[in-house]
Amino acid sequence: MTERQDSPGSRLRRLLDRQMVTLPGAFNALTAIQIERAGFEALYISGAGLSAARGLPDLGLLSLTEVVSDAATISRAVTIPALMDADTGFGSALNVMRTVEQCEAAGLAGMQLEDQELPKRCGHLPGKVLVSTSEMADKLRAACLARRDPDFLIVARTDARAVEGMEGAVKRALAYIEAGADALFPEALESAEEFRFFAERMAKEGVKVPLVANMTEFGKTPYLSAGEFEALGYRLVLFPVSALRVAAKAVEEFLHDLKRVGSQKDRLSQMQTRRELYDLLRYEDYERQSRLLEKHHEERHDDTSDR
Ligand SMILES: C[C@](O)(C(=O)O)[C@H](CC(=O)O)C(=O)O
Repeated sequence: MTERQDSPGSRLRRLLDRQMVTLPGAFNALTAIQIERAGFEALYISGAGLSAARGLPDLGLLSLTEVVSDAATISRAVTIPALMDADTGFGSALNVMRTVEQCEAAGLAGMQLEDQELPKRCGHLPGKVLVSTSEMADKLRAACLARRDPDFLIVARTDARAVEGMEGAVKRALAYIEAGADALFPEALESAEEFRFFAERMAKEGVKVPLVANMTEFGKTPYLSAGEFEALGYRLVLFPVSALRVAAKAVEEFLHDLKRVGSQKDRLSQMQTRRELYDLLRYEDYERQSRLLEKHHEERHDDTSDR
């Protein structure tokens, strides 16, 4: 019981019971620490973000081992719960069971599965192909069976809006709830009205699980604030690639400048200082620990030389 209450999944569920939760996407542990320091109570581990950080496009190219290894590094760097983008689950329903086991072992609060075929695409791009509703439902059932912590959150994303229209998205969402999904993520809706329509249809069907909105940039979804999504009936709002885009742009501009000018002097005000970076990394704590170890070593050494 204690374990259940303290698990990352139960912490995320408790947050969701209380309020709408905004999840910025982390693409490495440093960004995750920044997300926590900025006061966010949960974070998202974006597949697009992890892929980009490894120099790859978001086409489902990373292996389970690579994604879980990055996700574990991220989730261990913070105390807030992390929800991981597991794309299509890394294979069949059987693979999905292993994915869940590894995500739980990595300390994640939950994971998101989507109903695309491989190679999967960013939900906001054309050319998506969906697996059958029953294949996705099998994966969700397998995910629920595999979890050891009943609070580990299984989010079902449907990419149906672009392929089968809003009615298709509603139909699939209902089947995914039936299969055991804990939250629904209708991907790439194109207007506030569509978000409202989806939420109202779920309510009408008696579906009470949290709904996820993906507020990614340069996609199909218009720019709505977390508060606006909340008013439309959404409990989790993702900003999956925003921090990466901001960081990548800043680095690009800086490097062009450095190449041109040959100095970084005029850009210092845009840089995190040494002190600020060390503060994020708790440098002092490690130094203190190192001094303590040194002291222990010296004491032991004195002891033995006394004999
Ligand atoms: C949510 C998403 O799957 C991600 O990997 O973060 C992407 C985000 C993006 O490409 O903007 C998505 O498919 O929407």
